[in-house]
Amino acid sequence: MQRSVPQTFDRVLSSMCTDPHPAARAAAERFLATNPGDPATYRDVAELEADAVATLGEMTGLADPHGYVTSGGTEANVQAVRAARNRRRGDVSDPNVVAPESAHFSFNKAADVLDVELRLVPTDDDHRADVGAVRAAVDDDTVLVVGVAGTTEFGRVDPIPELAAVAHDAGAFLHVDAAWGGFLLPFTDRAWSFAHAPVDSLTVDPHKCGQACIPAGGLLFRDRSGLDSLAVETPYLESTSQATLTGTRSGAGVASAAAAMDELWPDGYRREYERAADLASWFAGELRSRGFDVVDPELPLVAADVSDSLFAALRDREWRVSRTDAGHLRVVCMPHVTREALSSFLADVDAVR
Ligand SMILES: Cc1ncc(COP(=O)(O)O)c(C=O)c1O
Ligand code: BAL
Repeated sequence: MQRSVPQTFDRVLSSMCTDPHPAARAAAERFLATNPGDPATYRDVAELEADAVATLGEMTGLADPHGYVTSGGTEANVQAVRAARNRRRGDVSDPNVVAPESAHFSFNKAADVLDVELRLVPTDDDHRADVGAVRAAVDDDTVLVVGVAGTTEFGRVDPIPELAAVAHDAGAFLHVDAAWGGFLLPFTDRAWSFAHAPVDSLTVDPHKCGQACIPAGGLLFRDRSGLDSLAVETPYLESTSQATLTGTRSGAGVASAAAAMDELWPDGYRREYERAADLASWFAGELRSRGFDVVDPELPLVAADVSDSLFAALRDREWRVSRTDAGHLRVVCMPHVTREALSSFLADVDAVR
């Protein structure tokens, strides 16, 4: 049987995943045969998960975080919706969640699985949540308001403190989805985390800009009651209850997340943020100099208006690129994206346009 070989990263320009750090790869290998889903049995990886959660809390301004390493941002977001629904079960029988239209499609999955109404509201003309529109959509049945800190399409940071005020005025919880932005934003002046607003829960994924192996997402709650609202009894396990959505979980993902953060937090991530921010600024300038309409990058993600024919030609030249719903080319300056790769990309743009 021809053994398939995974793609290389040299032409991958739109993924929010990346080539894991060597320390993460080594840790994943060591802990491949462990299950943090049963921490009483697999105690060593459970200790690594506690270390990972503690570092994620430090990154996001939470001294006493309650959470776990999830299978990804989707699980984290589904669980945040589930926790809000469960915590308001006593007084809300027909729950809804209010989120900006820029929210990741994992919230659509959450609404479907949990039978919760999802109210998507328009963003403003710079692709951020419109606080007035969110306030108008909230009512007595709203259990959660979502803000995004590093949106998938444009890398935008929503006005989190204002969204938190809207949520709490309505008696709802506030969840921040920093799945992609969470390892970048600590090095910016943005107000996005538990440190900047009364955020109730937050998603931050080590397997994106954290350079951990897949699967390694992250879900944090400010209060223990958030995690407790998810727990079910697990009679046949050595551990007596489980708050996670999945049962058996990847010890490789957990260990790789702990190893990557042990290696890179904070200085390595700061250097990578500065490199990626400079690269995105340079790339945006190169596209503008060629006459393309470029959305000013707030984080290291560059979105530009390109024609269908140019986009297709670049795909034909084996560039792994995707587009926003509105058709902008989106280039995500992950750790594996280099100036050499983008210079080669620009040479192809010049050749085909
Ligand atoms: C903002 C945001 N939230 C959630 C997700 C989903 O994360 P995952 O693919 O790890 O489930 C993504 C993925 O790109 C994302 O950008
Ligand atoms: N949600 C992350 C999928 C990707 O961008 O690769």
